[in-house]
Amino acid sequence: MTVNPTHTALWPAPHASGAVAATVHVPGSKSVTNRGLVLAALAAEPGWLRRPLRSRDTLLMAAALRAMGVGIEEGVGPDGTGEFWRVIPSGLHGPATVDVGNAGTVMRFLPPVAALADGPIRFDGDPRSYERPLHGVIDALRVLGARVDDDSRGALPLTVHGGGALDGGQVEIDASSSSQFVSALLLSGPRFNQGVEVRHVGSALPSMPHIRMTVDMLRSAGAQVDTPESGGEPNVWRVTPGALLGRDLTVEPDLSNAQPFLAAALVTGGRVTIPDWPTRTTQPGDALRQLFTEMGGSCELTEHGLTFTGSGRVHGIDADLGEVGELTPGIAAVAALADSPSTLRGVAHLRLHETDRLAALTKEINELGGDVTETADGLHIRPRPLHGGVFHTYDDHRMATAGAIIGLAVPGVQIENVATTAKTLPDFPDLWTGMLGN
Ligand SMILES: O=C(O)C1=C[C@@H](OP(=O)(O)O)[C@@H](O)[C@H](O)C1
Ligand SMILES: C=C(OP(=O)(O)O)C(=O)O
Repeated sequence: MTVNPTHTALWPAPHASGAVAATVHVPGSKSVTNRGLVLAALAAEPGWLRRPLRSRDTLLMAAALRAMGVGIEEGVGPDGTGEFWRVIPSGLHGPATVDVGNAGTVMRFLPPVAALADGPIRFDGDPRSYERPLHGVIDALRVLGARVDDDSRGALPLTVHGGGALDGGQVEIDASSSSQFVSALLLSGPRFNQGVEVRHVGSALPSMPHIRMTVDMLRSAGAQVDTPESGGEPNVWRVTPGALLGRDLTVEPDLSNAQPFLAAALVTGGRVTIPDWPTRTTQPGDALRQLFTEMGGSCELTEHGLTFTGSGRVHGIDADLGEVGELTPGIAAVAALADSPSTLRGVAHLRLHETDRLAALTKEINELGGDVTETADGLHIRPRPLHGGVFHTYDDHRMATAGAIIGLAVPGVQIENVATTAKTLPDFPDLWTGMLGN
């Protein structure tokens, strides 16, 4: 958790003078866009992604696939259908270089794709990407028949020496530090000669909705996937080898990025509508309907989208967020403004996210006068009157949006490097001020 001295620009977080009342169009899901790109690149025919997210993480994914020879054409559809990407798969070629930035989806989903290329693919990224766990993917690829040079660190930077094909087969991994290890192996699994069987061994697997998203999207692309939920063994996923279909996929709004806007309704006692909220989804952000209702609001899902209404009161919560870890910074921000304490559990793995999120939230909320302590697997938050000050973001998009939530209720909060929201939500400052009617 280091403060990057090149990112010291301060953004005065707008303070809400009253209840917000707004409709906010939230851009597409990072997780769906990057899975959609990978599956389209591995398909046997061209496909479409409509309303893809265009952010740092997804542009890095697109650039990486292009570097390996995949065609990705960008365009704008007829009235109201928004932007689209047309993905034209081809043979995957090396040598090529991939910049993963600090995108977990890029650094984990692409090494298995690179193993199918016909030459070396070099992976590098932001300094933080060197610290994020990758051993589950690297070790598994070796077991499945790939050659990977990683200077024995089990992390980035590394080179995957693609051999044009991969045997595949059975592999055991400990994915307790990131569900993305499992998703990564499953996504490329249909293209391995023997498919893949992934068995998770180790303590609790986080972010299960994201694994369900992977399975759901694989099945929609024609893959056969056996899962614990479809009658298989616990912690075992099996993908049968076979061709993937090119899909015409419309990307759902990013429900985790809807969080700060819903939080704005909650903490100001206002009302926010998010159009196009899906009635059925694997996105973890859908859990906000329940979590934020418990914290003091109410919501209604209609044909206009999700409308969330704050009651004017904000309550603390005792919640295991292991399945929905990426919601933790936003929930912690709301919890710091509540009328009772909160305990957030099941999220030890957040110490290895974009930054050590448990340490960062503790430090930044406490520097505004809060009383947060880290526990072994989460946070204990005792609300206290907060004051203004600088909220550091540690190159973490969700720290920036968490600080903005606090700024709505606390005058004088300044967010350092709000531009880091470009990782998944480049328009955040404009959407935020637009919501407030400025
Ligand atoms: O597969 C995905 O799209 C994601 C899985 C989760 O990762 P972890 O399981 O590493 O927490 C989540 O936190 C991340 O934002 C996106
Ligand atoms: C953990 C996150 O991202 P990544 O995909 O880089 O793991 C996140 O978006 O909260």
